[in-house]
Amino acid sequence: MSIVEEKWEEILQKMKTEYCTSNISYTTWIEPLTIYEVKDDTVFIFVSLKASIEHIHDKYLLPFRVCIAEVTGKEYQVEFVTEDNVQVQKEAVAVKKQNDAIFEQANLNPKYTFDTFVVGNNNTFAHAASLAVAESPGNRYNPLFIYGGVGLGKTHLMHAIAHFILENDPTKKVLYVTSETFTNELIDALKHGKINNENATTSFREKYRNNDVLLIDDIQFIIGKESTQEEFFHTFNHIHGAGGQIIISSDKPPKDIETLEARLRTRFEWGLIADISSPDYETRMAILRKKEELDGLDRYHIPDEVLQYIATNVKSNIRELEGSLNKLIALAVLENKPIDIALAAEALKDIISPDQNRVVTPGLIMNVVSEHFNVSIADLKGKKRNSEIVLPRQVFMYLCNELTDEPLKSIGIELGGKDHSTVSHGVQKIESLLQEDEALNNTVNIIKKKINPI
Ligand SMILES: Nc1ncnc2c1ncn2[C@@H]1O[C@H](COP(=O)(O)OP(=O)(O)OP(=O)(O)O)[C@@H](O)[C@H]1O
Repeated sequence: MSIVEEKWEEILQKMKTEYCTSNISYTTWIEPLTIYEVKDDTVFIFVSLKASIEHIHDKYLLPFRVCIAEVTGKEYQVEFVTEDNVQVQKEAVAVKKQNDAIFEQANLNPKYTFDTFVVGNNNTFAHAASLAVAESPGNRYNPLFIYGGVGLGKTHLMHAIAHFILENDPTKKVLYVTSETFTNELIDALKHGKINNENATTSFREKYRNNDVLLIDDIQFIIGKESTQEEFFHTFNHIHGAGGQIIISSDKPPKDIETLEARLRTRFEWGLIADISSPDYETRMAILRKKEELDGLDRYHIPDEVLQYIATNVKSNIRELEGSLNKLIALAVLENKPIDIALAAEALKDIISPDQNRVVTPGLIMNVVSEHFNVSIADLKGKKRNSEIVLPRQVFMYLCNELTDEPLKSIGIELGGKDHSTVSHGVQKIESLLQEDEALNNTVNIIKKKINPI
């Protein structure tokens, strides 16, 4: 029996207390529901009264997903079925699974699609250009070069293009990578190529050149590295020459990237260049509302004035806008506080300084390291000793030591109470790895630029 079946009664009770406005709505809609099947990460809920399925779907789908996740500690998809549509639903889920596998292979974040992207004054042109490329890849706008400041939606748009193309034609070979991955894989391939007679470089080339659509994020990080520019130049020519689509993002337009080789600059300027700027107040509000809807935050009934407070104060980075909302909810839930302006001010204090400048604090470094390595802050602060967590944790120690005035003891406290000698060992470990490991050097430099882009 799956954990959802085991805890079904508890899930129903949670639905009752948190989402049903009256006892009658619980007994009419929710209580009669049973589990038809739990398969992989999908819960099929059986609706015996066929006529009610649409109403139940519209009103209770998201609440069920939230309650199931909260009770079981795991996220599930939810599908409502009646005796008529069980088979159709199961086939639809199987197709979705297949698509998800294709998206995963292309390195795509399932949340970044055109549907979840808010079009506003700051991105109208970039959005239109992206949609045009998604509809006709390898055609008129090739390459598409999207540029703009930190956290403004470049990656989101790139993933949206890739999703759109794969949804229309799952046989297309689509690959999204960051320029960091491209560079580090090239470094590894060159290193192993010397040992293994070039096999590694051949497979590197196959991986990157053999694509209908290649998306390279944050191209600014390969600038200045001759061998990477050279390899990317050939990759570009190969794909473009074969009629494939290339999409590139950067923090600046090609003409302002000083160390970019002229031949690459010319190629980047062949296609279409689109910028994303900072969103205005209305767009920031629309993004907050969209996030509220997508993440099922409506149930916290966040007052309008609180959303307005966040949208007024977090101006130039959408990642920070979203981070503020997450922090607000976390404070409200964990500390059991009412959601009001005072709590919003508390949530924002780590994210913005009064003059809106970025101050390099251990908190900022922790956020960037956690996002970069895709390791949670709880794991960074925790006790797990596996290498996927130890390396980011030691990188955090190293960066705090280098970029802030914090003594080793306070860095240890930031990390959930590690002692001075553990931090000192971590800092030294990274210092010595940096002497010999070029890929780690590349990664650490990129994280530094993310912490402080100037
Ligand atoms: N217009 C938008 N609508 C909805 N969400 C958005 C929008 N723009 C950005 N976001 C969200 O903001 C966050 C940061 O966006 P993203 O990672 O795409 O930024 P970026 O420009 O690639 O940043 P970086 O320069 O750090 O690589 C993501 O969670 C993304 O979904």
